[in-house]
Amino acid sequence: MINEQDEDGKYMTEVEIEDKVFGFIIGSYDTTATTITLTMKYLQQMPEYFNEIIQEQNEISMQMMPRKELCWNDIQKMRKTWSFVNEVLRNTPVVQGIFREAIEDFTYEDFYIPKGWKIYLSFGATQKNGEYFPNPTKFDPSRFEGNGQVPYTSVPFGGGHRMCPGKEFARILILVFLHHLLKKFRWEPKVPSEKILYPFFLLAIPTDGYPITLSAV
Ligand code: HEM
Repeated sequence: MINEQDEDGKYMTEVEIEDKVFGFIIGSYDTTATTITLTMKYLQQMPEYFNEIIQEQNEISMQMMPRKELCWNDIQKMRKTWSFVNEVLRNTPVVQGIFREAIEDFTYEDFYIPKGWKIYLSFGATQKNGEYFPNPTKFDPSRFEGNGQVPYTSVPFGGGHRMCPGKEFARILILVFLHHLLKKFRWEPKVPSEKILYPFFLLAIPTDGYPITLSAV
């Protein structure tokens, strides 16, 4: 970035570089870490799904033996675990929404949007649409099993040309982390009624940082 020049030969300022580094950290690390945190919080509150997912991970471990390291095919088998994460992200999208700019004038449901206006797409609202998610406030990971969902109805990674390019990488990070966590540890929250808020507008954050007591299995 220090050496990068634009078409006029101008270098980025320190503030522009800081802005990009900050963006990378929030966009890749914080989103993935927060998704793991939220998944742990939901799992801990739902023993029925917890047991199903432990079973899926145990079966994968058995099939891996004597191999110890996870490989691509093992990750593809983590269907229940990934459906659970998807339902967490539908209920509590880590990124609350995104902006788009209208590149031409258009009318949508009697609202006239002039070219150049910024439009906010709220993931929280989109993902609770009862037309696509019957009983939308019910936590139900089976919504993501089989053929999954209609495109653009559950959009925690955005959509279209600017959709998150790190989605598949994030999926691997989350599933590998959950596999090792569930095989080796159990946890209890220190603040059982902790809330999840969007204090900085963009990212979901448990108010106390989800402190836990961790114990080895
Ligand atoms: C669970 C984890 C993640 C979530 C929920 C997430 C979510 C998102 C969302 C909602 C967007 C905006 C998409 C849009 O405008 O349509 C985005 C963009 C982006 N994400 Fe992620 N992300 C995650 C992980 C990652 C990781 C691990 C990386 C990189 C290693 C990454 C890199 C990016 C980049 C570079 C963009 C900007 C793409 C562009 O503007 O063209 N993300 N992400």
